[in-house]
Amino acid sequence: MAFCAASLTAEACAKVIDGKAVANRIRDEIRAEVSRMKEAIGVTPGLAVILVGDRKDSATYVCNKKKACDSVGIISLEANLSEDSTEQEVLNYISDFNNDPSVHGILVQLPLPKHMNEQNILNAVRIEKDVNGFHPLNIGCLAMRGREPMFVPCTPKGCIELLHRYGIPIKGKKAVVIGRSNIVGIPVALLLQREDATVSIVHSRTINPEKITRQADIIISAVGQPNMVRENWIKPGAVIIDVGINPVEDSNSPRGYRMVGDVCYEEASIVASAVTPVPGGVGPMTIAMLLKNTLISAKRIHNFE
Ligand SMILES: NC(=O)C1=CN([C@@H]2O[C@H](COP(=O)(O)OP(=O)(O)OC[C@H]3O[C@@H](n4cnc5c(N)ncnc54)[C@H](OP(=O)(O)O)[C@@H]3O)[C@@H](O)[C@H]2O)C=CC1
Ligand SMILES: Nc1nc(=O)c2c([nH]1)NC[C@@H]1CN(c3ccc(C(=O)N[C@@H](CCC(=O)O)C(=O)O)cc3)C=[N+]21
Ligand SMILES: [Mg+2]
Repeated sequence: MAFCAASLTAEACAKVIDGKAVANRIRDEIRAEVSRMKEAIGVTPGLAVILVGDRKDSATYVCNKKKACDSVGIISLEANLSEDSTEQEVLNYISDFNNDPSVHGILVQLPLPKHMNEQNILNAVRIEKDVNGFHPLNIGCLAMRGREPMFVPCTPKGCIELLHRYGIPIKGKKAVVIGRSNIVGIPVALLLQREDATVSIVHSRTINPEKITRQADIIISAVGQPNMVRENWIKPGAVIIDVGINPVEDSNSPRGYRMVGDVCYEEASIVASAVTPVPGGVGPMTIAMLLKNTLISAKRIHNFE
């Protein structure tokens, strides 16, 4: 793990992009819309979450999503399957939720156990209920000009929403995305391109990635390496969105660990003009966008504007 210069004492100048505060405002907006819909047509949006296995982090995320649903009046259903359940059992749940009119969104928590084929399972979610936006048809539409995806994937949508709500211009800017996963790197790069940024993607095979990131007006990092992005990766005044959520040992924390991003926050907050913290940055936005997509789905299915 890269060591983050703790001795830096210069005054931080970057603006903190407060994802938690923005997410709370978005949740207020959603809560109001959910109740307006309930009163007007008697329909409550519903989200089904499928959790397979007993990974602690996944269980925590699912629990947070459930609480978030409660907080805005969205009904949440949960299917908990054991680690050794079969792919067919997961597919059966998906099929039930696909056909359940009270369910407007279906989310399969990733990662799935190794013996399951992730593609088969994600393909089985009805595209009209794919609030995560992981269906290949959906990513295909996102990549095509003149097409609109059914749902924009939550984390990428949260990143762009943060830039919008902070009035950070994207059009004509040079954006560099670090990471090329199906769930974050690729879709966020596609979204930036749709916003008329000039986009580069760097990944584990990129030679001298810091030379490329140093040209960026906007960096979005989704790698999974604590403190990888250092001061010399960042152009002075750049805007940094740190998607990474990485546990690092911390004997001072009651859990024995704490979460840090991909970006060395102390260094970024000196060089950059704005930066998202971890926690409190993109994470809460991901959940807010999941609620938003569930609301959008319910409105679309019931033809409610
Ligand atoms: N805040 C939120 O809501 C969310 C946070 N996350 C977090 O974001 C991070 C990324 O998640 P995810 O996209 O699923 O991760 P993946 O592991 O699926 O993808 C990681 C990407 O980073 C690239 N990469 C790995 N090491 C390096 C390196 N040293 N230099 C440059 N690129 C590198 C990989 O390259 P290659 O393709 O060559 O292997 C890959 O494209 C994780 O920390 C995860 O916990 C994820 C989802 C939501
Ligand atoms: N099908 C699927 N959809 C996902 O959206 C999905 C997934 N699988 N698998 C795992 C990743 C990870 N992810 C996060 C969501 C919220 C926070 C979050 O709320 N974080 C808080 C708290 C962090 C903490 O302290 O633990 C924060 O950053 O402030 C983090 C991570 C969604 N993912
Ligand atoms: Mg992954």
